[in-house]
This record gives sequence, C-alpha cells and structure tokens, in this order.
Amino acid sequence: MTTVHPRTALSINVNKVALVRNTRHLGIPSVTRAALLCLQAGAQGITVHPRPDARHIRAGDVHEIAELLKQWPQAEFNIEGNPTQNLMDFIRQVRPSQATFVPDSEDQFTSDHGWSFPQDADRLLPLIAECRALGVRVSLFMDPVPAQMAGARAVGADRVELYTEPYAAAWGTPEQGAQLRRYVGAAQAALDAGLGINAGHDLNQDNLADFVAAVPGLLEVSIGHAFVADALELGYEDAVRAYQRCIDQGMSERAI
Ligand SMILES: CC(=O)[C@@H](O)[C@H](O)COP(=O)(O)O
Ligand SMILES: NCC(=O)COP(=O)(O)O
Repeated sequence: MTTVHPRTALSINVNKVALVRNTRHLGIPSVTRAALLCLQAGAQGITVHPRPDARHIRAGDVHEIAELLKQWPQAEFNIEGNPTQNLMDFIRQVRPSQATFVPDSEDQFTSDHGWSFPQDADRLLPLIAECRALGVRVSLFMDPVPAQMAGARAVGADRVELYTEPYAAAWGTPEQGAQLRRYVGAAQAALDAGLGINAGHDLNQDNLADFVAAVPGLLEVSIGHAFVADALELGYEDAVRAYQRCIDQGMSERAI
C-alpha cells in the first residue's frame, strides 16, 4: 500500500533570537521582525518556547507574534512548554494553532526527553481536553518509542513531536541508519495509533533531508538553534530558503 506523504511544514523557532535580544536593554534583534521575515520568506509557521525563567522568549514576544500572525492566517503558531508550569496561561490567552507539551523542568538546560505513559497520563488528560475545547491542536513531545504512541493517543493528543536529538547526534556516523530506523518505526506506530507526526530538536541543513525522506507522514518540523546560527551567516530569507530546499530534497527522495 502506498503511504501518502504530506508536505512537511517548516516552523521556525525564534527562541535564540530572543536570547540575544535579552543580553541588552535595546530591543534588538527584534523577535517579531525575525518572525515576519521568516514568514515573508515562506516559512509555514513560527514556534516559541516561553520557559518559566524567561531566559529567551518572554510573554510580550508571545503576544506580539500572535498579533503578527493575525495578518498571516495561512501560517501556524506553535507554543511549546510544560502545561503543569506556565504554558496553559499562554494557550488560554492566545489560542495558538498548536500547543506542544514538553515535560521540561523549570531550570532545564534544554529539552532532552519526552512524556512517558502511563505515568504521565492522568495529569495530561484534563490539560489536553482543555486545549482541544479551546480549538487548539495538541502535540506531545515524545521519544521515538513505538510502544509509547498508543498512550499518547489515549490521552487525546492530536500529534506527537518526535524528539530528534539522538538522530541528529548520530547523523554522519555509522549509527545514523539504526537511529533513523527507530524514528521510522515510531512514526509508523504513531500513524497506526491515529496520530499526526511533528519532529524537532537539533535538526539542521545537514541532517534534515534524510529525516524528511525516511519518516512517513511527517507534517511539521520545528527548527530553531541551527536555523538561527545559519541566519546569522545567510540572513533570515536565505536561511528559510535553504531549509525549504532541504525539505524539498527529502520530499523528492521519499519512498513511494
Ligand atoms: C522542545 C524542543 O526541543 C525545543 O523546541 C525547545 O524549544 C528548545 O528549547 P531551547 O531553545 O530553550 O533550547
Ligand atoms: N521543537 C523543536 C524546536 O522548536 C526547535 O528545536 P531546536 O532546533 O532549537 O533544537
């Protein structure tokens, strides 16, 4: 049976623009202008992760980008965070296209693991139900473990976001193929459970096309750290186009 491969959307995470902005009281580089330039260059969405310590994305950024996106109805706004911390206030106030639940502690260096089922089910169920009642799609940040996907669906998630750091770390090494097969298996299990598939963390211009080509049903990649590093060299417009080319290359190589 031929697997239908949707076009993978590119959502730009602007956390690291905010990180640089926060090192002076000058308001530059503008986070909202970065989002605008990425949208103008063809990005299909913007992602932010307003952590409780506001180390990068602040509440004002969330509301300014929400206002900007009212002018871009075809683009998506993805707000990430831990729903047992500060995320739900943003979801209630902004009602973004998507909420991505991430099980980070408040002082975590960066996101480095997904949810676990059945352990996390009881506390996620009502929060997912609230988001969906608000018309907000819910994606759960997950490790690429096939056996976990049914649990994600059982708590009402619409999608999972596969945590891709292990794949990124293996890319270009002899472990690349084995890691990629883990993600293909997890994605197929997610599809079988009725979930949509997103992915993110440490994706870059080197490893993106291989991932897009291999992983079935990939709806969205959210990319920030490597993108901002590339944008410092190329500018936002050329960096978006470079990442779109990687996605297009992966799409062209997808097995029919
Ligand atoms: C959930 C995830 O993998 C990233 O979206 C996360 O936003 C990275 O956070 P930092 O930018 O704070 O490292
Ligand atoms: N969900 C992943 C994301 O938004 C960006 O992750 P990264 O590219 O900054 O590692």
